[in-house]
Amino acid sequence: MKEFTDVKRFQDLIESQPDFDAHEEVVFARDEQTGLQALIAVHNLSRGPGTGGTRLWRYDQFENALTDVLRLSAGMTYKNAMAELPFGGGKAVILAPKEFKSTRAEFMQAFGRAVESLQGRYCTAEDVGTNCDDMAEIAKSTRHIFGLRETSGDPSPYTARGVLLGLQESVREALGTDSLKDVRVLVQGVGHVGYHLCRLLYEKGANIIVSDVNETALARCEHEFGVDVVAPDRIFKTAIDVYAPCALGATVNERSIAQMKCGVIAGAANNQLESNETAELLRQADILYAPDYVINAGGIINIACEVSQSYNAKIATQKVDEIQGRVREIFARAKAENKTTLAVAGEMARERFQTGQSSSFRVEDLTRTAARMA
Ligand SMILES: NC(=O)c1ccc[n+]([C@@H]2O[C@H](COP(=O)([O-])OP(=O)(O)OC[C@H]3O[C@@H](n4cnc5c(N)ncnc54)[C@H](O)[C@@H]3O)[C@@H](O)[C@H]2O)c1
Repeated sequence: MKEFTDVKRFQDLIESQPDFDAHEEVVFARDEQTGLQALIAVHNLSRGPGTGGTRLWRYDQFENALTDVLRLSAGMTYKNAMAELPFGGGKAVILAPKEFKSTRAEFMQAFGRAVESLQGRYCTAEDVGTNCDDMAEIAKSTRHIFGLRETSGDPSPYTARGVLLGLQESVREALGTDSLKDVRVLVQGVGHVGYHLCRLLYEKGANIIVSDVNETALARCEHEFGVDVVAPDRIFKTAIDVYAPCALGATVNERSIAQMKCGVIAGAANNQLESNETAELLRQADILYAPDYVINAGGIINIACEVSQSYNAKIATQKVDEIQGRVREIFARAKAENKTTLAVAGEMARERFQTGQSSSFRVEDLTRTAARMA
């Protein structure tokens, strides 16, 4: 671990961030040889190791990466607790270099050493910008990793399944129909999750509109599902029933809500709302919001099934399907208590991680995984 003897804790800088939320640990990892610069944040460990994916992204400023990792890791605490997983909240961001100083494989192995230096307090997996090949390289230097090809694999299809269930439940609640046939859904971002969501919506007969900055991704969806395409700056000017953000965060804000012509927001992107206050603006605009971390938990639920002795895709699918009941409960409580769906989801998640409410996975399973990995 020589490369990481210079791992530093920037206590003052970190604690002065508006998004600092009593995080347990924030680490800046740097490796001269490969040029790696990464931040790992562990938000809360009350339910288990801080678990969440690794994002590889080009940040204009270091502070933006810090904001991202703090928000995303806290979001993982809520997501993992809501899904009743034996995980706390954690996340990593790698500051993408203009060009790699080493091979991408060596770069990822260096990141794996950074993960290993946290001795299991943080467990990683795939996220935006990283893929199964990267995970295989990271796994050469750390045992604290999920979602390898030979275990649960790409989480995206499971994430998309959970999003579809949340979207269906939202359509039922807001539009009063059980069917997605001809319902106009705009999917923003047709990458890993967005593509699979389009496939599921296509099977349900939805009227799909997509938007992306990547022409190849768009062409694939046009070819396979006959979708319509809108330019990114036309998204909120388009009349739709459902807006499904599957690209970046913070697309739902005062400015976009003022233009929105939809009744439902249900998508995969993390941190869709610019701030918690945005949820109240949505309620006033009569737009039903399916909280992102509730409906996009399918991928991490699938990953958590590795904790059992042997991964079983059928069991993983059943656990992902439990998302539907949670969404239904949130909508019912929000209506009965006259609260936003986000406020209710937050209360439910906090009940689960502040009281250490028992997980639907058994602690012995976790111990067994640790033993197997050792
Ligand atoms: N992969 C998962 O299982 C998973 C799980 C939970 C949450 N999420 C979240 O879902 C979102 C998508 O994840 P992913 O794995 O599909 O990522 P991805 O990188 O594979 O796909 C993102 C897509 O969004 C597009 N995009 C970027 N900027 C855009 C813009 N301004 N307008 C339209 N499209 C744009 C990209 O070109 C890309 O095709 C992310 O916010 C991620 O954090 C993913």
